[in-house]
Amino acid sequence: MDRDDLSTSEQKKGYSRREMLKMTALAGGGIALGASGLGTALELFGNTGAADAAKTATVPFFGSHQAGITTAHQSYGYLAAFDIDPSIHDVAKIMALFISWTRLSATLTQGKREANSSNKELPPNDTNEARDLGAANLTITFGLGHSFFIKGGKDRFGLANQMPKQLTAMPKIAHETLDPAISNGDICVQVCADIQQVAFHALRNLIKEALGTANIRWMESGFLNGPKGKTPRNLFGFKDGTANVTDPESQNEVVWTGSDEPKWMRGGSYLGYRKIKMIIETWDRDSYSDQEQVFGRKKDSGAAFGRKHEHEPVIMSKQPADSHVRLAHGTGKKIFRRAYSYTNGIQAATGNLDAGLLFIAYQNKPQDSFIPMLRVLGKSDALNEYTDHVATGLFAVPAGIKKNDYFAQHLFE
Ligand SMILES: C=CC1=C(C)c2cc3[nH]c(cc4nc(cc5[nH]c(cc1n2)c(C)c5CCC(=O)O)C(CCC(=O)O)=C4C)c(C)c3C=C
Ligand SMILES: [Fe+2]
Repeated sequence: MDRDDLSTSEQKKGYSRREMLKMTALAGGGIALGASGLGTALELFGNTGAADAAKTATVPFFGSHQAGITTAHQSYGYLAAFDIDPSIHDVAKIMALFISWTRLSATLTQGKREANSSNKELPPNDTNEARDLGAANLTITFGLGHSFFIKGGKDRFGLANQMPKQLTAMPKIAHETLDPAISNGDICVQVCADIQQVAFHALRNLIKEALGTANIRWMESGFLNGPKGKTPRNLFGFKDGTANVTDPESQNEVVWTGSDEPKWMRGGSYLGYRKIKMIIETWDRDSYSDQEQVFGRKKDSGAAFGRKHEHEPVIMSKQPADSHVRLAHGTGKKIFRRAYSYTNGIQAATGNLDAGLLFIAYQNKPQDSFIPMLRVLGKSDALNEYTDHVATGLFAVPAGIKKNDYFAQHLFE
């Protein structure tokens, strides 16, 4: 064995780089590896240098837009909602919470943690489980629900005149079977990272910080993985995100709010949310060709009907009348999708898998895009035979936070 070739991690595994490349070429039918293939192979064989760099990568917390929206999609996401404690009537307490959440988020997203007191009789400030891990592109994104402003017909905190223009309670959609306990909420927090433990740690510490002011209402966790630079697949096995709004110019048009909104909301967005259960057992018994008919795309390549390649435009005349793509595309509306798959064990009542999609979309005009699209899909989508919408939410996500400011500061001041 040529010892000169060995990196420490390969030495541990007992393979030389040359042997490793030979084995990978054999596994790939002798096809030469490109740069990204080599990276994957090195990772498989224990050379984790590139992977380690990704684990320590940080996304700026402060900026003109909140991070976690058009930020590159991380592998893990939590979405949670909080309700302001019923004992809280003083807006100063909410401001204090948003100040401490901002401080904590700015610290954690940069891979740092809160210092502990030197008095060991006090509980620790940081829960410590992410201590030895990097920031892993952690982002924390905050939003406000309709019930933050108005509850039971009352202007709760005297802020109703500052309500974002497109923020309403979610309207009823055909065929939904919503569970109110896991829907809506006064505040939403989206936490994403490339290491699940890092994301969980951040959310857990935000929950701890809120004690006495805001109580966690629900929390969902998801995952999404695909080869680098390629479209990931959902739990129905289809490429999901092909026709998403990805170029920055279109994102500017679709995602960010403008001058028609109250000042504090400009440069923000709206987070539209649906928890969509997938009836996996029924889907898995459906034929391959029918599965393709449901979406109007080929399962392997992701190409639209009548096309060869994934990113070629949809031909409407080739689409089945009730296909998901035909109906969504046919609305002529644009949203920016940022979904995660979820699994949650087995449903006790049926013995079936509890799995599906945490559908998250950002857009500047949900009343003109996200909600009409939901209405069309709710009524006629072929996908409805295999899905069940069980939770919902619409949240106003204010503009980015400037250094030395705090979340939603300009709503209060
Ligand atoms: C309110 C909007 C949407 C919901 C809810 C929704 C649920 C949902 N979607 C998939 C899988 C796929 N969706 C695809 C395309 C697509 N979906 C929406 C909107 C909603 N989807 C849009 C706007 C589009 C793009 C349409 C277009 O212009 O072509 C696709 C095809 C590939 C892609 O473009 O991403 C898949 C696959 C699931 C499984 C699901 C609920 C469980
Ligand atoms: Fe879709």
